Amino acid sequence: MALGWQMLERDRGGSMSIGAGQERRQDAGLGLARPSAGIAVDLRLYGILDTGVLGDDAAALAALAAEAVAGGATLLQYRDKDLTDARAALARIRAIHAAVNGRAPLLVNDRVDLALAAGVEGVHLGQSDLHPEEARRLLGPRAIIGLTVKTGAQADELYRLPIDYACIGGVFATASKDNPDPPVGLDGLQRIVFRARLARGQALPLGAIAGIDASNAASVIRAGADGVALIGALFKGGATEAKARDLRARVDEALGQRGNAGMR
Ligand SMILES: Cc1ncc(COP(=O)(O)OP(=O)(O)O)c(N)n1
Ligand SMILES: Cc1ncsc1CCOP(=O)(O)O
Ligand SMILES: [Mg+2]
Repeated sequence: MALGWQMLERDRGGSMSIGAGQERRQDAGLGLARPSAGIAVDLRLYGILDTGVLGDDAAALAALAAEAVAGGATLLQYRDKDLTDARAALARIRAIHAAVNGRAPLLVNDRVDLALAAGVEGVHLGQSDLHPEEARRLLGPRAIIGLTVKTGAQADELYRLPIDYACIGGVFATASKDNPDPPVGLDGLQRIVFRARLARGQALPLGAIAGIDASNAASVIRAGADGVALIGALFKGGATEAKARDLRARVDEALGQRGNAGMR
């Protein structure tokens, strides 16, 4: 059975750890990341707290985070693409982390230094951010590292990267990101999932991102994703807890019809 987030334990240093025997290892010589040795990440409902979309008020972001986890969010990310004041960003990340209080892991987008400084559970990296090998070296074996995958060729590379999940997209058009790549659609998602599974087997959790909402979340799961990452449909316009509950139910139902519970 896959490890659930609830089964992770806090080590004495205060960072998240997993039980004995679950340490990440590298295959000597080949440089292959062993999928089975990584941390199990629950991608079912991944909420991204984007300061560009939601504003940069720390208390408001923390309240949104708390609502999301109360409604069933399984993973959160702090995304700040206008990071001119690192100290203020750190204060926001700490406020969000405190509000979540261990109920879901919190990752920082792009910035390994801020993730380390804030003592959160990991980072999300894109194809031109710090390389996952470098991030792993800095963050250690117990951090969660996620990677954006936009193409089949990028999916082919997953076999050798020390990451804990990949997120595929953009699937649909999004209003939350400047200059997004053209959407790959459900067909493109399915093709990239196929190649990611060839590269890394069934063990690597695969999320999907961009333009996902209550109307299309189930179709994204049916196309092969293990969960959905969202900004607008979860955090814009209020009622985040209720939206999270509804989205989580749709994802869980689609996963149930597919014959697994979303944890890998
Ligand atoms: C869960 C998740 N998936 C994809 C992204 C996009 O990452 P990236 O391609 O590095 O683009 P930016 O978000 O940094 O603009 C993400 N942040 N989170
Ligand atoms: C960060 C990111 N990366 C690709 S699309 C996107 C934004 C997704 O936001 P939304 O869920 O509102 O479409
Ligand atoms: Mg990035």
